[in-house]
Amino acid sequence: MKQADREAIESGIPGLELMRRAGRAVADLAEKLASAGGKIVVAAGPGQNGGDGFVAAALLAERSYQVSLGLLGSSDRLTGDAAEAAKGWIGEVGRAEDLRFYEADIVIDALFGTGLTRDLEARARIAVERMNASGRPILAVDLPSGIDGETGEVRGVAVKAARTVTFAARKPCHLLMPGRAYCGPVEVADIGISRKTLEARGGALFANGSALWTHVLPRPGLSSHKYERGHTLVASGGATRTGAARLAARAALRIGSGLVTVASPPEALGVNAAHLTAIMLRGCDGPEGLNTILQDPRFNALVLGPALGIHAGTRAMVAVAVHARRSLVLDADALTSFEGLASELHGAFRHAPTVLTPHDGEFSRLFKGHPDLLDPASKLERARRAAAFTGAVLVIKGADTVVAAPDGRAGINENGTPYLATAGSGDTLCGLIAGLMAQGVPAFEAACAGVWIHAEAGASFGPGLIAEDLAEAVPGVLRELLR
Ligand SMILES: NC(=O)C1=CN([C@@H]2O[C@H](COP(=O)(O)OP(=O)(O)OC[C@H]3O[C@@H](n4cnc5c(N)ncnc54)[C@H](O)[C@@H]3O)[C@@H](O)[C@H]2O)[C@H](O)CC1
Ligand SMILES: [K+]
Repeated sequence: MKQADREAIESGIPGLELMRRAGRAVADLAEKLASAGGKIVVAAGPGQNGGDGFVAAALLAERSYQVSLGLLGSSDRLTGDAAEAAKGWIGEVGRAEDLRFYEADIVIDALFGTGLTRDLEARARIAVERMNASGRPILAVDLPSGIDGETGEVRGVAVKAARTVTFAARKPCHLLMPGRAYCGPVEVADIGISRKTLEARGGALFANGSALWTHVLPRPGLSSHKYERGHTLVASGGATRTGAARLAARAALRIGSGLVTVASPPEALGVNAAHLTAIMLRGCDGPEGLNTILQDPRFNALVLGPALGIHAGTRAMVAVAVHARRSLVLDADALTSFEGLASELHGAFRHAPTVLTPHDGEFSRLFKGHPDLLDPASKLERARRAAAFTGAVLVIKGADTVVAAPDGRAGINENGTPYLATAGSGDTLCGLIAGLMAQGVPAFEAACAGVWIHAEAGASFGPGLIAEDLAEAVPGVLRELLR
């Protein structure tokens, strides 16, 4: 955003004009939230975020609101556009931490925005804690103060906003947790920064939604038949651990894979056979068994991991699948079996579309010993680095699932629902992603679409959701998407 800002200024929009537009957007939203003539308390910070606050305060005073403003730091320390903006405020300038937030109709948080560089301490911390303690609705300027714009982390303490107004485009913190939870509904104000600049500067970072992948979502043509829609193979665990594979298999079938087969160890054939109907079943005795099956090129997408067991045999099955160069989804045991052995995965998945779907814990175990992949505070950065390292698309699951491709593209998911936190949910997600890849959807789009459809299915079902319900809710989601 800073670069976009600079480019906007270079393209002729003076910084002060950007600030005026930002401040006006804040004032306009404040008007919607406050009662006519109500009390508005503005906490302004030492930088441009504070400048936005000064502009908003002056406009709201002109619009007959009872505005009080407090500054963190002293007016003579203000510089640049913020110093200019402060001249437009003719009211008193108090101390931000002494403001009477509890009297406000609404509070405007203009302490810090994208310039936050360290944890809030001293007066800044007191101001935020008092603001939160007031219980009054807070309108955050650009982002809630105390939230790190890039990572979504809380830097010591952060404003719990009722609403946020940001400028030009949302930042990672508006989608990444916990930042997202501190923003309330986020409004994006257009302040004249061009789409071209944004796309050039926004990089390949997107909010996950159908706009990202609807163009590659399989739409069966009149002539298409099941062999055109791929054949997904899901490896099953042993006799007492077969449910996970069947959940993945059913999801692959529901999302449209033409054929789906469960590859089952001999001792679990009976168990699986008793449960399967449209999903087919093949005996598969370890890596050699898998290698035999994969001699048939029609098996074009694989799921390995759910309940496979954490051991060298699982690693050998992954090696067979990689060697066969089929689209591949690795999850659960297929990831944890490489705990501490992540260097074996360096560049391992460059040759075929591959998606890894760890949750945070599996990610940390898998890449133990690789601080360059584990250390970044931003989940987005961790996913991007691991994608580049492995050559696979990384899905780091959570309330804010991040999908990152080796080429740098990334999507942050925002339709997650707590109902998805149920046994077998991850198995289902693997099947959705593999089933899409079986139909020719590229790995990044298949992962983004799979994550989104998975969450939408969970949300559409709601309370009482169990994993078996997820695949059954997919048709409803597809109906909406393909409408
Ligand atoms: N992006 C846009 O299109 C526009 C953005 N605007 C606003 O500008 C801010 C960013 O302003 P900046 O001056 O870079 O930083 P902040 O105002 O967020 O920070 C103020 C200042 O505070 C100091 N600081 C950092 N961390 C701490 C801390 N923990 N404690 C104390 N002080 C701290 C540091 O020196 C910072 O410089 C952006 O968010 C928008 O609101 C434009 O006004 C409109 C267009
Ligand atoms: K702010």
